[in-house]
Amino acid sequence: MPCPSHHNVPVTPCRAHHSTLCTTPSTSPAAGGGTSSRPASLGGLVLIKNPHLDTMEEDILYHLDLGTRTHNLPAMFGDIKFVCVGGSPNRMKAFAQFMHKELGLEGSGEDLADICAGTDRYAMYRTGPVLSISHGMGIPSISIMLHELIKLLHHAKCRDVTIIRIGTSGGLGIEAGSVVITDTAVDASFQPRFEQVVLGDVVVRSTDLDRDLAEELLACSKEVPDFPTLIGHTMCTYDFYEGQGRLDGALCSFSSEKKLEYLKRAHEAGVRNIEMESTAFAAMCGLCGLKAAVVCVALLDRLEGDQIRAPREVLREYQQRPQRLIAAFIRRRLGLHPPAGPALPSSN
Ligand SMILES: O=P(O)(O)O[C@@H]1C[C@H](O)[C@@H](CO)O1
Ligand SMILES: O=c1cc[nH]c(=O)[nH]1
Repeated sequence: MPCPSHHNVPVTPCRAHHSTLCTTPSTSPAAGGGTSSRPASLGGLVLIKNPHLDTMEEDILYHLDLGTRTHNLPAMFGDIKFVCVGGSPNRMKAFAQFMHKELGLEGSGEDLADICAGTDRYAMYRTGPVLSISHGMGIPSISIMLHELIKLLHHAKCRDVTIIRIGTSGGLGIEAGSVVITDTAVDASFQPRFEQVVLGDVVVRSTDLDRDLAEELLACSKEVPDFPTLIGHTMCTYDFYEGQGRLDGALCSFSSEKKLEYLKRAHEAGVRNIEMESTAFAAMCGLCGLKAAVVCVALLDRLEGDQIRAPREVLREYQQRPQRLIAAFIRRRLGLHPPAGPALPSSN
C-alpha cells in the first residue's frame, strides 16, 4: 500500500513501535546502505514532499526571518550551490569568512551580514555560491532549521545543491582530531533509520547518504594531509550524556562496564563517531533530493573517556579541520586552485 505522504513508498507497520514505516531502511548498518532508495530530483531542483505548500499564498520561514512575500528568494539565493550547516553560529560565521577568502572574492569578508539577524534562533551567511547556516544542538533544532532551509531552496528555485554538515563529535576507536566522513548515519541501536513521531505514530525514514559524495570528499582530504580522515558510520543520539553512554552527566543509570560494552558493540557495528544530528539531516535531505554529506571532527576517543579535556586552542584547531576539507572540496568543484598561502578559518 502506498504511503499517502510519500507516493510510491510502501507502508509497513514497524514491529517495535506499531507504527508506520514510510521509507524502509534498505540495508543493515554494517552493509552501510546505498543511494538507490533516494528520489531523483527533477532537473536538480529541490523536492518538497508537501502538497499543502502549493495552496499557500505566502510562506513565512519564521525561524529564519525570511518569507516569500517579504523577500525575493530567487534573487537572494537562486545561485546557491553549496550549503554548509553546523551547530554553532560563530563557527558558521567563521566558515563563511574563510570561504570568502578561499574563493578569492573581493574584500576581507569580515563584514558578512547575518541574513537571519532579525531572529536569534539561527545565523546565516552567504559568500559567492556558498550558504553557511547554524542549526543549534540536537535533532529538534536541526529539524526545524532544515524544514525552513529546504523550503527556502525550493522557493529560490536552486538547482544542484550539495549540502554538508560540518560538526564536532566523539570518536570511537579513532585518534582525537580525526575527521569522519559519514557513509551511513545510524541511531542509538546502530540501525540506519530516523524515527519521528507524526500524529502520534512513529514514522521511520531511511538515513542513506550520498556514497559518491563521501568518496569525493575522501579524495579531497588528500589535499589537507595534516590530519587523518576516514569514512565510517556515525551514530546519532538524542542526548550528549546518558544517550551517548557517558558516565559524567547529572544522571547515570549504568556501570562503566556496561558503557564500554555498548561502545564496543557500536564500534563493531562500524560506528566511528557519535553526534546528535546526522540521522535527521540524512533523512530530510535525502527525501528532498539533496545530495548530502556529514563531516565531523572527533574531539576525543570515547573508548578512552567522557570529558573533553583538550585545551580550547586545540579544540578550536580541531573544529577548523572539517572546514578546511570542505573548502578544498568546494574549490575543486569550482575548478579553483588552492590559494597561495596557508589558509585557516578564524578561531571559532
Ligand atoms: O555541529 P556541532 O558541533 O554542534 O555538533 C555536535 C553535536 C551536538 O550538537 C553538539 C554537542 O556538543 O556537538
Ligand atoms: O562526544 C561528543 C563530542 C561532540 N559532540 C557530541 O555529540 N559528542
